[in-house]
Amino acid sequence: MATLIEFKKVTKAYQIGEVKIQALAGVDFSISEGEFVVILGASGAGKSTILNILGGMDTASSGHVFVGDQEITGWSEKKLTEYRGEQVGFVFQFYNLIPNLNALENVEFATEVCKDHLDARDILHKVGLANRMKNFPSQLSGGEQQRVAIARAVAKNPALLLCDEPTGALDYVTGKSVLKLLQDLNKETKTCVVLVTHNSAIAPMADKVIRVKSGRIESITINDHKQSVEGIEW
Ligand SMILES: Nc1ncnc2c1ncn2[C@@H]1O[C@H](COP(=O)(O)OP(=O)(O)OP(=O)(O)O)[C@@H](O)[C@H]1O
Repeated sequence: MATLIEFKKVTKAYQIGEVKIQALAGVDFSISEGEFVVILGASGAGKSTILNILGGMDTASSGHVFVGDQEITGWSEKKLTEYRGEQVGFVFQFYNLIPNLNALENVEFATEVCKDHLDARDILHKVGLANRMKNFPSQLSGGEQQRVAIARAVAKNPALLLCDEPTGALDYVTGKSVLKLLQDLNKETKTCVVLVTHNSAIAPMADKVIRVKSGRIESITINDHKQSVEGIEW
């Protein structure tokens, strides 16, 4: 598989008054097209910082980030906005749906600005919400709202689907079904999924596991025999 993402010697420092926080202290890794990657680490390790830089929401202090054959480090805000809009789908712990739009409208609203988007109804079907398209977020359970959020991200037909603790607000069973949905979508659409979590138990579902500790890469493991989410317990 061709390389989709490369981080080379990426650092990120935040200056808060006199205090400098080194969130990333030289991070190197690569991700191939179609891979399901789990980024693992304790709180404060730097996981979200990696995801935010990858998604063009934050920029590296030094180092190089490549997506496809383009180096995104050094891009203007305008170019990063285009990149976020066209190439990246985001799923967060909290679903961030627009309360006064129904499920279908939430997905359509996100795809309006994308050239190559997929059909919102088809995707809502795929995530198991064919009968709930006209419901508003307040009429949906947490798991259902997260499915809408995933549909909204996937409908953009992004090169990259970035998920930051997507099951963090869900109970065990619902969380597992959301992970299964992400695993199935990755298999079907070949969209590269990068999922950040502190739950090491879900590592076996990934093609690649990147462990982060104190702003550095602790280890990178390839699962030759990745497991289906149904077969994993925690
Ligand atoms: N905008 C910011 N300003 C200042 N410090 C920040 C900022 N964002 C992150 N940090 C710091 O950078 C370090 C890494 O944070 P990051 O959010 O990447 O960790 P994380 O592994 O995602 O943690 P968690 O699992 O708790 O979300 C932490 O020390 C954090 O306090």
